[in-house]
Amino acid sequence: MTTRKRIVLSSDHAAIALRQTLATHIADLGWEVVDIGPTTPESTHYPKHGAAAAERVASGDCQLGIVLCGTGQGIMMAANKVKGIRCGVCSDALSARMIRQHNDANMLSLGARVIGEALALDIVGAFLSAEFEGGRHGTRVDMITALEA
Ligand SMILES: O=C(CO)[C@H](O)[C@H](O)COP(=O)(O)O
Repeated sequence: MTTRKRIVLSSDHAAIALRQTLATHIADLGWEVVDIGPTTPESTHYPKHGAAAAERVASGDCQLGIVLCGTGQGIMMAANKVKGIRCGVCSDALSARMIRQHNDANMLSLGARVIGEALALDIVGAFLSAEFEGGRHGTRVDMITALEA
């Protein structure tokens, strides 16, 4: 039996439509998507959504996470406050690939007011298909982890 990899998605009010589009796309790629909302357009506060998604990754419930807000910046900052999370904002596919290959990022953040849907899909594809390379990059990621102690 193969177990599908799980990924958590969350956002604030600025990125609901893009998040839902990504959720469908990622499910089509074979991932089990855990979309923890929100689903209604009322103004909300990105720190709680970033933290909630990050907790799913830090606990091991999900292997990866994607969070979105207007710029991707605030929700990334919140996610990175959770121990064990390495989350980067990306507006290009190269960065999305490299944060997996070199930084072992376990979360990606996107800005729905910064990038369009087609670019977001490219970025997510690059993030999900890349693998951590280890070696010298593992030494450096271990140094990041040591900063949490
Ligand atoms: O990008 C963001 C945080 O980094 C938020 O989405 C943005 O600040 C929300 O702004 P508003 O309440 O004016 O919709």
